[in-house]
Amino acid sequence: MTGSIVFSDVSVQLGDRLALDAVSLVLDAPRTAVIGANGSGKSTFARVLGGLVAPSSGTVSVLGVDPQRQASALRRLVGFVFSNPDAQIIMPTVAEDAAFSLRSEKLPRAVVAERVRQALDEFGLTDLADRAAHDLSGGQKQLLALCGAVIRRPELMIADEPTAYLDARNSRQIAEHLLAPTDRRLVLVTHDLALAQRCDVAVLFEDGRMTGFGDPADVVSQYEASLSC
Ligand SMILES: Nc1ncnc2c1ncn2[C@@H]1O[C@H](COP(=O)(O)OP(=O)(O)OP(=O)(O)O)[C@@H](O)[C@H]1O
Repeated sequence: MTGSIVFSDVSVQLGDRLALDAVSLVLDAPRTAVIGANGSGKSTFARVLGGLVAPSSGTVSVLGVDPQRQASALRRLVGFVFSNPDAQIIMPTVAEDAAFSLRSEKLPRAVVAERVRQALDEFGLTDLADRAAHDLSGGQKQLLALCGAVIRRPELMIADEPTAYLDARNSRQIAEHLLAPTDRRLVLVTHDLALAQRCDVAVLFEDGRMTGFGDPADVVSQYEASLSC
């Protein structure tokens, strides 16, 4: 795990809204939580990080890669999980969907089969390998989406409210997979403040501005204090 995530004076204008307003930060910690009220800019931050939204001004470096100018290098670095796994499930069966994530790596068929076997096992999906992916429960679909992201062995996982629609048990399961110690970085956008406090560092957004950064317990306290004003 080398390199930093660096935002230098990054602003993003979306329509008539300044979704990010002059954000500067350096992230070195393995696991970063991104918190803040609805509409504060969290997803925009995650999307800029993942190269899905271009900054209107300022510069971004993701582990040495410019997301806008080095799109293919970024794709190799980054895995995504969103709140709605349906958007990430493409192939008919669970095993085919997991294998689809490896299509661009042009690996020998036996290597793909072994990686899929290992990943399905890790996510407890082995018994569902031949099931229709769209017939899975919400929690199982989110596990498959995460499995599809992890199987590519990204250096950075960007998770945008991955537990938003899950019950307590499935939320816990997804959280354990995301937070497990690995060489992978995690940037986790979440409204779950208990989950945020399990990260190494937290970032707080308010109205597109970064207003808090540091120890997650402190940043969560700052956020809670702002809510009671
Ligand atoms: N495509 C768009 N066009 C115009 N405004 C947008 C667009 N996408 C987001 N916004 C606005 O930018 C601001 C930041 O949105 P963003 O989705 O980053 O917030 P968020 O903190 O992730 O919110 P939530 O917690 O509700 O998901 C909001 O005011 C939102 O309405």
